[in-house]
Amino acid sequence: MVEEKTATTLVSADNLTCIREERILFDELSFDIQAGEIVQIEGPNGAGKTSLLRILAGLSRPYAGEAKYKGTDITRCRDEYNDDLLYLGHLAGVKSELTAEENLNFNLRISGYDDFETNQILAKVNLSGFEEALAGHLSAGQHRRTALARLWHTNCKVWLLDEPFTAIDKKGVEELEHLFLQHAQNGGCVIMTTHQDMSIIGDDILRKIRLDYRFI
Ligand SMILES: Nc1ncnc2c1ncn2[C@@H]1O[C@H](COP(=O)(O)OP(=O)(O)OP(=O)(O)O)[C@@H](O)[C@H]1O
Repeated sequence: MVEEKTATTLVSADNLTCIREERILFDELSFDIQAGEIVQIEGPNGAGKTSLLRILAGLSRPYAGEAKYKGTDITRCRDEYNDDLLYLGHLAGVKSELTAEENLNFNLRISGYDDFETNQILAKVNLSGFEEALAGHLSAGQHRRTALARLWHTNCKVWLLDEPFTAIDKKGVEELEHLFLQHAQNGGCVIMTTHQDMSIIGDDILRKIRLDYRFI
C-alpha cells in the first residue's frame, strides 16, 4: 500500500515552514502531489503562494521542513529534479530585446532541446505573424504567451506555474486548461497559483491547497 503511493508521488511538502519579515507565511505545511494531479495554491495577496512555489522549485530554502521530489529532499536529487521540472515565475524569463522566436529558441535550448520548430510552437500560442517581433513590443498577453510557449514542447513532468493566466484572454485560458488536462493524463502534474476561475478544469478535478497568513 505504502509502495503504491510512493510510486506515484512526484512533489511533496514535508512540514514546510516559511517565515518572511517576522511573519509566518505557512507553518508545518505537508502535502503529497501525485502524478496526474492539477493543483491550485490559493490564498489572498501576500499569503505566500509564490514563496511556496519557489521553495518547491528549489529557488529558495524553507525556514524548516523539506521539499521533496519522489520522496527525496530536492537538495539531494537536484539534477534529476531539474531535468523533470518546468518552473515559470512571474517574470517568466522573456527578454524584451529578443524576438518571440529568439526567446523561445533560447529557452528551449537552455532546457536541452535541439529538435523543434519554433514557428509551429508559436502558432500553438497564437503568435503566428509575430515571430520576428521584439518581445518588448508585444502586448502583455502576447508577451505572456511567449513565455508559456515552452509548455507545448517539454518532457518535464512537474510544472510549477506562477499565475500562468495573467493577461491571457478567455480562449487562451481554455487552451491552457486543455493542455494542463492533457499533461496530467500523460502522468505529469501541474502546481499553479492563480486568482483566475477556470471553466474546463472543474472542482471535481482541481485540488486546492489554501494558504492563510497569520502573524507571529
Ligand atoms: N525575499 C523576501 N524577503 C522579504 N519578504 C518577502 C520575500 N519574498 C516574499 N516576501 C513577503 O512575503 C509575503 C508573501 O509573498 P508572496 O509573493 O509569496 O505572496 P503571494 O501569496 O504569492 O501574493 P500575490 O497573490 O500577491 O502574488 C509578502 O508579504 C512579501 O512581501
